[in-house]
Amino acid sequence: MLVAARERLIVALDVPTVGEAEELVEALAESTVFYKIGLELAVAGGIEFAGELAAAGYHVFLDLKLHDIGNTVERATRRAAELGVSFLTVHAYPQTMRAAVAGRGSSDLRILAVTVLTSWDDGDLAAAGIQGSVAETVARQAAQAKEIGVDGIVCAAAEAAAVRAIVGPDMALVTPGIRPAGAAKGDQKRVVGPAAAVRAGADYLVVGRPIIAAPDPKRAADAIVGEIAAAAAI
Ligand SMILES: O=C(O)c1cc(=O)[nH]c(=O)n1[C@@H]1O[C@H](COP(=O)(O)O)[C@@H](O)[C@H]1O
Repeated sequence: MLVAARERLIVALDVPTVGEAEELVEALAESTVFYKIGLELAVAGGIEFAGELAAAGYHVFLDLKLHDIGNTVERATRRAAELGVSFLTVHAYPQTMRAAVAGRGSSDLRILAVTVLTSWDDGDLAAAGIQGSVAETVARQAAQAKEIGVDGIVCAAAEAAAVRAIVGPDMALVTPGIRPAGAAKGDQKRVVGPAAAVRAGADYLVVGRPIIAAPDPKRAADAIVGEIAAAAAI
């Protein structure tokens, strides 16, 4: 993959206000160019902010994890495409993925299918009434996403190699649950270090708390970019 290491790190702006997100983007300006806006910031003005970041030349991942009736998903996806963001997430259910692909149309927006959340393990799947292990479920969803024409997969880096074998070289593999050595797991269950994620075939690494809650976010981001670069060079 020819994308520079600093473009492969996606910083999750999981903060309560646009003001705090702006401070982080400013602090990280020399280190990172790709930012994720998720549910917390989205409900606090983050969707408009996503459009502003994209207009300012940053890469933006709008993480809304859409899942609804097809008509609603298709129409919401069309509006997201107008924001100029790069990635939009939907849950990896066939009807939902088909609707998002229809809504994306021929725009530059890329649809990412969220498979089994990285905060889940086999027990959480069983509790939700879903049969099969995490590995089996992610594999099934990845095959369906490819068949439907989705642009990328969100999974734990632990599944990245298996997913790559299923979807081939063209779909983007985006992996949250990244934890540098010594970082707290928090609520994540399927965690992998940055270098191991790259070696497993992840294209993009999503990192929130290990950067945004660090005493020096720029230093934390630089260390991860360094790990990505070193692992990608091997
Ligand atoms: O879609 C996502 O980005 C996502 C999928 C998933 O399975 N797990 C997951 O953690 N995420 C997101 O990735 C980010 C991870 O944040 P940290 O755990 O703080 O690094 C959060 O913003 C999550 O919403």
